[in-house]
Amino acid sequence: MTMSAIKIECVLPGNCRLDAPVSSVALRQSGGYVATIGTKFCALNWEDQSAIVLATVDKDKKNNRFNDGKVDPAGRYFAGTMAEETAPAVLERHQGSLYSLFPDHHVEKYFDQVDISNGLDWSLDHKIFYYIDSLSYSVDAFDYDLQTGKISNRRSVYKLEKEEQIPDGMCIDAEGKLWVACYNGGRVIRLDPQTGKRLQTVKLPVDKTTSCCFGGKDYSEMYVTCARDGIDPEGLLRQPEAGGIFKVIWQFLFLYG
Ligand SMILES: O=C(O)[C@H](O)[C@@H](O)[C@H](O)[C@H](O)CO
Ligand SMILES: [Zn+2]
Repeated sequence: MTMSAIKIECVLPGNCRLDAPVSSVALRQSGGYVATIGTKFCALNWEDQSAIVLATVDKDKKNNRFNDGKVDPAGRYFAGTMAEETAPAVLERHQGSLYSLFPDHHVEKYFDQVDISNGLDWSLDHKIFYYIDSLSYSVDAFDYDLQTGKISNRRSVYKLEKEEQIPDGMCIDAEGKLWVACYNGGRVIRLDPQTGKRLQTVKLPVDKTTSCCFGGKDYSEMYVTCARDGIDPEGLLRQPEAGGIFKVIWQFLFLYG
């Protein structure tokens, strides 16, 4: 099996200007979107370009903001926070927390002491929650109760190797394997959370790969985001596509002989 990464153009119909960093977006069941903006969970209406605040977290931490977020199969919007960085991965430690916004708009806090709250997803049977706090260099798992949204029994399922650098965004595939974007590592890696082994590495022509998800026909393509922030002009000459979105296409080669 081979794969290739190509750059795609990002075309959004119109835009919605906001006054704080948007760190994650999800579809809303009643229409429009929900997003984490600054330290707020907001409902976004693309037509009238409005953002309505549903809840605010970390009110006592003025330098904090949300980072990655994702909705669980029962409609809870999980998202974690971090202190604002002075440079990529340079920040006041242990300032973040993990939260979720329930469908009735109340917020629950799971834990604090997080450095950079990042990738998250659920196992295919919804019994495990996978989570990354980037500066722990670990992909962790919790038992998950979909009925209540409770997590328990934290353990590590994979520790990143040195050249893999910093674990960032994450998604799960149809076989229950995890894909992790490696910030500064210029790659996404496929992990078996049962055995703790890395199964595959897909390298990209940019260093600061930040997240990944499946899309396209039958979800057969992977979309990978990357950052441009924090790369000096010389670095940008080497990786002009930094800040773009890549599409990874799997090509199956059948060899007869
Ligand atoms: O944009 C993202 O997806 C991140 O989570 C960021 O906050 C950075 O990657 C961070 O600078 C290094 O971990
Ligand atoms: Zn991230």
